[in-house]
Amino acid sequence: MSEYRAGFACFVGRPNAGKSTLTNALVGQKIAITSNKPQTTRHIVRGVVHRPDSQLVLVDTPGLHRPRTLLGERLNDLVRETWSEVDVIGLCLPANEPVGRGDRFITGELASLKATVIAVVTKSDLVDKATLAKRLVEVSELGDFAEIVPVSAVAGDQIDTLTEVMTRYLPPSPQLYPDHMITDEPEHVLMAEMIREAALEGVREELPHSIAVLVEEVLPEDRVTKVYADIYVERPSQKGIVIGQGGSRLKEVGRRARQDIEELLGTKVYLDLHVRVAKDWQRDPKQLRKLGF
Ligand SMILES: Nc1nc2c(ncn2[C@@H]2O[C@H](COP(=O)(O)OP(=O)(O)OP(=O)(O)O)[C@@H](O)[C@H]2O)c(=O)[nH]1
Repeated sequence: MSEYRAGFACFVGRPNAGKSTLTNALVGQKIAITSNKPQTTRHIVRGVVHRPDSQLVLVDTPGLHRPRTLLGERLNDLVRETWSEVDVIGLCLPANEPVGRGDRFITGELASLKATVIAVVTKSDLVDKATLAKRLVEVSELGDFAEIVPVSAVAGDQIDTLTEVMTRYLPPSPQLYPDHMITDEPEHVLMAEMIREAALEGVREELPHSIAVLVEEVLPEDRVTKVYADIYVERPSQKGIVIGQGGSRLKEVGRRARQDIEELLGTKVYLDLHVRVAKDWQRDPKQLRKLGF
């Protein structure tokens, strides 16, 4: 058997290029939460493609965008950091749209990295052969790619080929994750998202981006898991909105979030929620760090 290879990869590309659908197709199933192992990377693992002689670990990156707040800048830094740490990058370019300025911008940003860049021409099922051929030529002129692979995640075309091509550029390495692990998105992040969702329910208009949630502590006990979390708002007036008349809203938020978390953990959950004001947390580096950005 050939030498065992393992490493990290991510898909990049403009919005709607088909990155998420492709990740799911490669991993072969909807991302499942199967493990609470500590993360071996700081990045969110979207899925692991296991093969007898390789392990391809797909990590997530938010898109690059024009930063308007400190949060935006941090996210861009995070994107660049991920790009500089993966072994293989799949640049997704939809077959049914001409190569554009956004694609040229991203290609330029990728050029200086050590990672191998593979151009992935997505959604091949949406075009005829002649159009696909034309697009492949355009893409070959766009940049200096290690390989160009047309795929259709929806039709399942060339998905195995893409996995093989990406794996070829991974370094020789021991196995990075246990055999059956598909994703290790940390549970406390998922719990925080569930609480945030519940807290925004019905008040999204009033508090669009002003809420952040931090899970402070998770204590598994015999029959119940205790979860302590803080809901951060930016202003005292927003605190009132989240808590509601006599605490009625917060109680409802807790009830909904607890149901979701019980489903996630498969145990009974005691959820302790506090609402705190962190003034302008989106613009404060210390607060941002605390909240995981
Ligand atoms: N016909 C077809 N549609 C696809 C294919 N892959 C993705 N799509 C569709 O294209 C749209 C965008 O796909 P996503 O996977 O969400 O794209 P994305 O790049 O992750 O998008 P952002 O999260 O906005 O960056 C969805 O409506 C998908 O169903 C494909 O292979 N064939």
